[in-house]
Amino acid sequence: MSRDPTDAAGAPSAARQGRPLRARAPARPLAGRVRVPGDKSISHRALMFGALAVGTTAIEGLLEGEDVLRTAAAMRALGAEVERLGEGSWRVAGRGVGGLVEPEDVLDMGNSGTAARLLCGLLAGHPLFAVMTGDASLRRRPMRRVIEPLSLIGARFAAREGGRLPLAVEGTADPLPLDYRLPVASAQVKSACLLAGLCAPGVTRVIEPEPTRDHSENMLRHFGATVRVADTPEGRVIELDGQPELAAAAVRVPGDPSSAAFPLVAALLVPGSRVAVENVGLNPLRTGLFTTLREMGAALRVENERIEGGEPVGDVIAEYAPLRATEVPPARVPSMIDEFPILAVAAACASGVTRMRGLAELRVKESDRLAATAALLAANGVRAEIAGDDLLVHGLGGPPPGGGTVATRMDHRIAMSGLVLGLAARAPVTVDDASFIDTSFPGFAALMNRLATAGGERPGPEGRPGEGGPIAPP
Ligand SMILES: O=C(O)C1=C[C@@H](OP(=O)(O)O)[C@@H](O)[C@H](O)C1
Ligand SMILES: C=C(OP(=O)(O)O)C(=O)O
Repeated sequence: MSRDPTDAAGAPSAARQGRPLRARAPARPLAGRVRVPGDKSISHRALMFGALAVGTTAIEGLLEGEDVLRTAAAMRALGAEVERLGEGSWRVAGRGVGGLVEPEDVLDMGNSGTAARLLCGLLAGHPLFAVMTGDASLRRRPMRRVIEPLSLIGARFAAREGGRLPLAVEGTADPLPLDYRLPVASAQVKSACLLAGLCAPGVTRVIEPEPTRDHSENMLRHFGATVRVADTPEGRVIELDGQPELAAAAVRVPGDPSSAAFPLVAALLVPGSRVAVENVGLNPLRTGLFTTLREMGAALRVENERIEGGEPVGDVIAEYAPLRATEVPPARVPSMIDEFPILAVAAACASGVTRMRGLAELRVKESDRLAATAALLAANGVRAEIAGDDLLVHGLGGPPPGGGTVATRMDHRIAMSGLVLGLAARAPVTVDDASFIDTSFPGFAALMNRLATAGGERPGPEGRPGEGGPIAPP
């Protein structure tokens, strides 16, 4: 019998006490072939669409990070049967579109913006009452962006000042189909509208100013819904035919490119390294970081490219090479929205000034990532400026000084970026709370330590932090 990690996800974990970690330059290059955990976006969606389908959806490679476990617990609370068979192997017996039941208790979405916003869409079209909350980071994040369109279909919301969690939602038995132009490029808002549109009769239409990740569209089709997508002068138009019968469908979750970014960038920055990450999702709406790194002179190769479950997948190989600065245009931002902290670390080691343009959305992630990224670099001897919505990083053309402490600000990507900086810097870098890494990348420190060990460091029994690798508690 396998332990079901959702049992542990209901309450703030005792481990969430502030777990500092420190990273230093490894004695040898990073080397090896690894796999990273399943894609977070696809994992949330597999559980949600599985809960809305008729029949049993088999999911392999599900990310068992805290964010996704919150979604699993919420689907159970809404009446779906969610079962863990083994590592990454889950089954969801769905209730059909419109068949979710009222939850008995508050839904706690932890640290996860995706879980909270997509769930709003799911609830809005069902005649039920629900209350949702999250951790201190999620309670600061804007929810009005989903409340506004979902109110148009007839759902009613009450939220804290500024449209923040906790919120209460009263879904509607007779949702209207939406015709909505997204005010911001957001896959979460788009997906919330589409999830609500499943319960509405007629055609739900969403227009996005810039294309964002299309995992919801792909998965809706995979479960049997009719989705039409057209690029027009006004933006990308997505149409969903309402009230389909979704049929359970097997989902194989690829490795998360946003997680793969950390070992791959580490390999680009630690002299002599060569790292392969296998089975990485390569949806073109997710790979803006790889495009940017190549422009900077990175040696990045993709092998074994194939289509799996409707999504492109491949093995990505990174080798150390000196990097040079580049400029990221605003239109590329949605395709690498979560990768700016780690790109900033790469830019700190590159020669010249890297400019990343149009990053306003970074202000409303798990932390204000514009401020947190600039502070991460400044604490470690790298000049970074915020100019309007742009971030400028003055690269040192080699290892940054390091030696600082990074304030994690409840943000997993800031924690992992700080630790990668420590692997590349002259002096060790400390992050004040690495526990948030478990939201998206359980086993991160162990995986990075294994790569250092394969490169020649003294091995620990299981490659755990503190067992000989360069990432360990201070
Ligand atoms: O739809 C998704 O799964 C996500 C969309 C993005 O958020 P926004 O929609 O707020 O840009 C991204 O930052 C997040 O990590 C995952
Ligand atoms: C922004 C992120 O996630 P979410 O919005 O789901 O909290 C992220 O994983 O970087």
